[in-house]
Amino acid sequence: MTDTALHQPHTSSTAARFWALIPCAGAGARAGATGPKQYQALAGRPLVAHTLAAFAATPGLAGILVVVAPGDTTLEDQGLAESVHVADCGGASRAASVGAGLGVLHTLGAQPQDWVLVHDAARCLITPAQIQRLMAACADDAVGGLLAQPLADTLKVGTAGRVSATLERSDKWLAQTPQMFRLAPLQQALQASGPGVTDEASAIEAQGLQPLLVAPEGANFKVTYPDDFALAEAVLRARQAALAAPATPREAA
Ligand SMILES: Nc1ccn([C@@H]2O[C@H](COP(=O)(O)OP(=O)(O)OP(=O)(O)O)[C@@H](O)[C@H]2O)c(=O)n1
Ligand SMILES: C[C@](O)(CO)[C@H](O)COP(=O)(O)O
Repeated sequence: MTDTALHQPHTSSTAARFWALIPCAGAGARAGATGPKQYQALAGRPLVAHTLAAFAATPGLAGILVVVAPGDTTLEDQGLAESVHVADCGGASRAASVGAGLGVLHTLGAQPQDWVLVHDAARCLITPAQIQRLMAACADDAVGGLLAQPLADTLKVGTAGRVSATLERSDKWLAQTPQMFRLAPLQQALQASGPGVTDEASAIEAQGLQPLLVAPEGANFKVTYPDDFALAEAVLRARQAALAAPATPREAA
């Protein structure tokens, strides 16, 4: 796709398909676990199994591609690769892993105008409803968008450990995933931004475009630090308990 095409709004979504791309090649250094955090046990299954289950249960996806580190066979070994494509082309940064995965999507039949939902393996609380919410909000959008959470706390600037300013927070959002953009513009934007960019939206923004912000309605935090495992497990167990609870007479009616 040319530069001109990158800046052209896409007005039709009729032929476009939706693909999920899940970067799963990180080391999880901040999580402090023995081994990559995405394979740690959480509510009875490897963390990434929850992520994959949410995408597998989402209608309307043409395919799910998981990008793992070179030589990593954990998904196959644990029987988690049956409903997904796995490519061991992960790179040294998240952006490099996503960039490599976009290349693989072409070999799976993805077309330049198809939508790609990039989602962190480590965001294991994602639900089919949240994914569908983003798809519905962005399918007819010219740019695409991302799940993001409006800030809940007062926002400070720290300088040498002391507050140097308090920022207006009403226009601040915490970026989450999935982040959903069309394949060719996303590939072009990531190539232009280089491996240091921390999310897809940043690369698209650097092209002068404004991704849509879509609130997730429900927890969708990334397991990053040691305490996050217990928090994520508590959310997953609470959801499981809610599903197992007998319906009230009103719900059953
Ligand atoms: N080279 C990398 C780095 C990250 N990721 C993936 O990108 C997602 C978000 O990254 P992050 O939470 O930062 O994971 P890690 O890089 O694993 O964590 P850390 O920075 O603490 O090492 C994760 O699902 C991770 O597996 C990836 O595919 N390739
Ligand atoms: C993409 C992301 O999840 C948006 O919040 C996040 O940036 C990924 O984590 P990282 O620590 O930047 O790799």
